[in-house]
Amino acid sequence: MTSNLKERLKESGKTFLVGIAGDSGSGKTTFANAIRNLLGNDIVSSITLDDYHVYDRQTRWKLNITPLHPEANNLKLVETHLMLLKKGETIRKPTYDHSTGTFGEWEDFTPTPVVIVEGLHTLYDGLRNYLDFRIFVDPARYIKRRWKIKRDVEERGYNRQKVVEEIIRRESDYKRYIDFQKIYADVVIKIFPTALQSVERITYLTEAPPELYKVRLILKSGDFVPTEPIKLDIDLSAFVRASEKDFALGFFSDYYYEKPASFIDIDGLMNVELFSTLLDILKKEVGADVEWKMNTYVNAIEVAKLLVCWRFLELIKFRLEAEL
Ligand SMILES: Nc1ncnc2c1ncn2[C@@H]1O[C@H](COP(=O)(O)OP(=O)(O)OP(=O)(O)O)[C@@H](O)[C@H]1O
Ligand SMILES: O=C(CO)[C@H](O)[C@H](O)COP(=O)(O)O
Repeated sequence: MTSNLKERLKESGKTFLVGIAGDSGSGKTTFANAIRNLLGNDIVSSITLDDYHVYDRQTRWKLNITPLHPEANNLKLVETHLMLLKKGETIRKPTYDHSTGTFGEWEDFTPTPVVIVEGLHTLYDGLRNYLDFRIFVDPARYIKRRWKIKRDVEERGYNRQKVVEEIIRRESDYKRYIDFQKIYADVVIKIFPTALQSVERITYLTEAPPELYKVRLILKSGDFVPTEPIKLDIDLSAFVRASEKDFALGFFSDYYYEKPASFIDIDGLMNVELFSTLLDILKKEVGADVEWKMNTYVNAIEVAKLLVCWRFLELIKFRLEAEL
């Protein structure tokens, strides 16, 4: 059997479904892209549950219903489609156009060995059992608001005031219908402002201050123990140089909604050499070159993306070896 994971995935004929849930503008696509970049477009494709909205934008406003309400989405059709995708079958799915707020033509979608399912309700009742790996992205409220306003105004061309009204209008539905899904995630990614006291020291010498975050990665022990863990053969001198910028890593174990979990806290900026050492290990596993854009220093979200990919590769290896 080849040790190249990409080849093994192709040969296996299996379809792995990765679910990424979280609020609108919470960074789901950002994390999906990390997995896609790592394994490549021939292995990874994605669908968004936005395509399964029942009402167009105008109708939602008229009915005073938000897209976060389960009834504003055709979750039954999503369930059928997940079942078919898991079997490797082509589906015919609706499409939703964010530039107009209306529906487009239905389209065929043929699964690749890994399919990422992004959406507000991906880990909802009836859907999550079809998924092999479940991720919930959970930025602090004000970070999420900032990201959504920026994205909706700059990339989608929406009116700023309308975006703010919509954010406020949605908050109760977020608590009711979206937030609880993290109970069922294998990985929860919490994103906060940096907690490093010396944030000024980090930023004052740089021309453009980097975006600093603290990420708490919660990894549930789950239903697999890596049979062949991806080993960390770390370059110690890179660790020493990592302290050139303020960077903190913390680990502890606890329960997360009844399940034992490992908590990893990442804060500040990791030295690119250390990050590259980690990335090289993953590249070796994947058996292909990976394009991962990096600046001189890598923030906690980038590190979290890499660790999420790491965990996912371990799961795939486990499943392929156990022939599950
Ligand atoms: N790591 C990050 N650093 C800085 N900004 C980010 C980061 N991740 C996301 N953002 C900002 O948030 C916006 C939304 O991110 P993204 O598209 O990944 O969210 P999403 O959850 O997929 O949103 P939606 O479901 O509404 O499409 C991005 O356009 C970007 O401006
Ligand atoms: O919560 C969202 C997920 O991205 C969107 O707001 C929802 O899909 C509706 O889209 P739009 O606001 O473009 O009408």
